[in-house]
Amino acid sequence: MASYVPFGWQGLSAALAFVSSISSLAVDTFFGKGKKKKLPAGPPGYPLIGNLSSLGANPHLQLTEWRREHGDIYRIRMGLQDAVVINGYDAIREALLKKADSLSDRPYMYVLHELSCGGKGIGFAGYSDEYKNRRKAMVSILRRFGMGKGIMEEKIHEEVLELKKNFARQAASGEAFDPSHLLGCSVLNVICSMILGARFEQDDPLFHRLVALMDRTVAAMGPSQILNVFPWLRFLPGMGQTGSDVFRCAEEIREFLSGVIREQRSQLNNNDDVSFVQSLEAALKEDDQVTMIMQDLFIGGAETTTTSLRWALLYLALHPEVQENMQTELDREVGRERRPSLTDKPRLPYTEAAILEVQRVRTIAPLSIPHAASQDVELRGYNIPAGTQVLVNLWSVHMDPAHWPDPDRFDPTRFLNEQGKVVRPEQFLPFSIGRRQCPGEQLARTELFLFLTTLLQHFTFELPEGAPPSTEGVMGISLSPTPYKICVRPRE
Ligand code: HEM
Repeated sequence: MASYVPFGWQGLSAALAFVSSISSLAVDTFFGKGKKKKLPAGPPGYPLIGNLSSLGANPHLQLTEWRREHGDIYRIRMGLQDAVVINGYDAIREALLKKADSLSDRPYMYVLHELSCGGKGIGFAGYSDEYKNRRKAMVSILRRFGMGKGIMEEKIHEEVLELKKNFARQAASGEAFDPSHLLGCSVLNVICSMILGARFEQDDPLFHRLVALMDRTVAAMGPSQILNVFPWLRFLPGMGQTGSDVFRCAEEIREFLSGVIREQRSQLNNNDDVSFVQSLEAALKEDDQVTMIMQDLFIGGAETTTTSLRWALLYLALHPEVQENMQTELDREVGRERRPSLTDKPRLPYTEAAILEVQRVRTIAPLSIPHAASQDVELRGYNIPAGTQVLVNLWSVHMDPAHWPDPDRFDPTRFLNEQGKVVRPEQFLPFSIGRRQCPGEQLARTELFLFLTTLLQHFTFELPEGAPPSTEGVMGISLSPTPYKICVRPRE
């Protein structure tokens, strides 16, 4: 699951700056002083809009920049609300591990609240006992259904082979193409196999519908984020549409999933094999929670892994020397005949290091998912009042020159020790840490490894002639590359 941070904001800033200058006095008088004393200081902002207009399209960059001036913990204003930003490994570790009891909640955010039907499911649920039980049940059932086991590897392989065929077709055409759609279909089918118990043929109309729905959800999520800060904007002409697009897509996804649940329920008596859905139903006994958890797994599991693969292909094409090192290692340890497997991983340290480096250099959830304080809590001498939104700046950890010299440089050897073995420094946290740590980590890491090793075994990726694509990324539901085209060349 990815960032969902409410900064999808741009054009409204001028109008709001005007309104804000009029209301500045009132805001300071009524909302400011008493509360601010308890919080850390931060960059000055405008009344009413706070710091929003300074954050720009890629807020993680500005938030990381402010760390230099304001330290590891500072406060910003998102509209009328305070948010505490936590930067750097030590402070994040302290917040998410030592103060986990108080800082594992989620804030109220209009779009996410509606999307999760009032905080149901896992990703946007408050840190309650019910949430803990749901998460525990889901993780244990995911394990039972193959997460981290050979069954999962088999399912992923099926999709990798399909993807390989599709890439071979593209290679034969000789045309550069945007790999997003093909990658997205394969990753979505992995989730379908694991959770629905069946994969789809790519020409199945039902699968087309699901893919289109997922694409529409991702596209609608970005622009809707401003409604998390100013929910009342939905009443303005045109703005309401932004939110309702997301809610309509989510509802259609839930309808699709409810259909699967009904179908699987009807098969219960005829079939001894219990499905993922049936196990979840038995553990939770609440229909709507089952659908919501499945929605979380679909939305959280598909887009994140696809985006990581898109970054990986882009960085490999930009760094042919890294690609060549990976292929040499693969040729030596696996060869070209048999498919790579998870058991090869210990003998492919450079390859693993390159994948880790992609996840570091372009952290797809740079601000994680917003946390919140469930009670007043003291952190490093500051008081964070209950209900305050807490932004965990993972980007600041992965771009910290104290841990990663010249952090913008793409260099897989950062993850190798002198003996050439993989080391994973504790300052590497693309899946976050603590009670909310991504429950899909194992699945995502296995997918990244099997997809990339199999593809590199058979193909070399190159960029078409012309200016190389930007690596800055665009922030939507996650930090994704600007759409780019790539050429696939079959290996000799
Ligand atoms: C490369 C891929 C992925 C990355 C980088 C990633 C990253 C993250 C991050 C940073 C969080 C927020 C943790 C926090 O709030 O502190 C998260 C939460 C979550 N992720 Fe992932 N994720 C990935 C793939 C997946 C997959 C494959 C699934 C499911 C199959 C998944 C399901 C979830 C769920 C359900 C949550 C919410 C957890 C909670 O609130 O308790 N993610 N993920």
